[in-house]
Amino acid sequence: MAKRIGMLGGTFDPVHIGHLRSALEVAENYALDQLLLIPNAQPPHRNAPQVSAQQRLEMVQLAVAGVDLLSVDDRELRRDKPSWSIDTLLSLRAELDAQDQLLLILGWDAFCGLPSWHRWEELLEHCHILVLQRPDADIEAPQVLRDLVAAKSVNDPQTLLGPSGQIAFVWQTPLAISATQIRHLLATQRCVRYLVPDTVFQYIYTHQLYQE
Ligand SMILES: Nc1ncnc2c1ncn2[C@@H]1O[C@H](COP(=O)(O)OP(=O)(O)OP(=O)(O)O)[C@@H](O)[C@H]1O
Ligand SMILES: O=C(O)c1ccc[n+]([C@@H]2O[C@H](COP(=O)([O-])O)[C@@H](O)[C@H]2O)c1
Repeated sequence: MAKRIGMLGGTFDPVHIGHLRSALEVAENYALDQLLLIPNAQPPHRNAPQVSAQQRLEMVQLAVAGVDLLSVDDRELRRDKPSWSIDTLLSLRAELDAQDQLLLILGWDAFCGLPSWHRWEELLEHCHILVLQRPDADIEAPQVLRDLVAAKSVNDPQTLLGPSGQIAFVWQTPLAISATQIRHLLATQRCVRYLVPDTVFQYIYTHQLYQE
């Protein structure tokens, strides 16, 4: 029986319930066997994160502890080069059977930036793409992506066919939460409780992160 594996990559600076709730709902609603949260080490298209890759990894590990459908994958921390998603997909693909489905999960903002990614036109050869709504991101997709969606999208993620090649938009509880907002709250001495899991909240305070 073919497996269905999801991959949610991120900078996770820090991980928050916008990531976690979306991940869990996708995993449950679309019958994933496993959803991997994959922190990047050297984010390709943004400024350096505020805290180390090891600390971002540890926060994600705390956040998913005890949740069977979610796990953390540290392969991007084990590569000493920019964390290009094409490399991550290829290395995951090499561990799966040919008929297994690999789902690259992206928020709407990340999806809109796809045409600037390293070897972006190859991505759909190795995975399907699932796009999460992002209520806090008012961005328009460039024409090249609108054309791609017209050619490759299916209405229902349950109907994705084969191991790769299609795009689907998912509905999940909309949570207008970003790591930028959390870093800002912490830098201005405000409390981020309930925006991150309690274990992550404790970690941030124990290690005095994001206090500037
Ligand atoms: N609240 C959210 N709802 C849905 N998807 C989200 C949400 N927050 C982040 N994502 C998605 O999760 C992935 C990783 O996001 P990332 O770690 O950059 O978090 P972020 O909150 O967007 O961070 P920052 O504010 O630092 O840019 C991206 O695909 C992003 O679109
Ligand atoms: O491969 C690329 O060129 C590429 C460019 C930008 C972002 N990504 C990946 O997309 C994911 C979301 O990125 P971000 O910046 O929203 O955290 C994360 O896993 C990044 O490493 C990948």
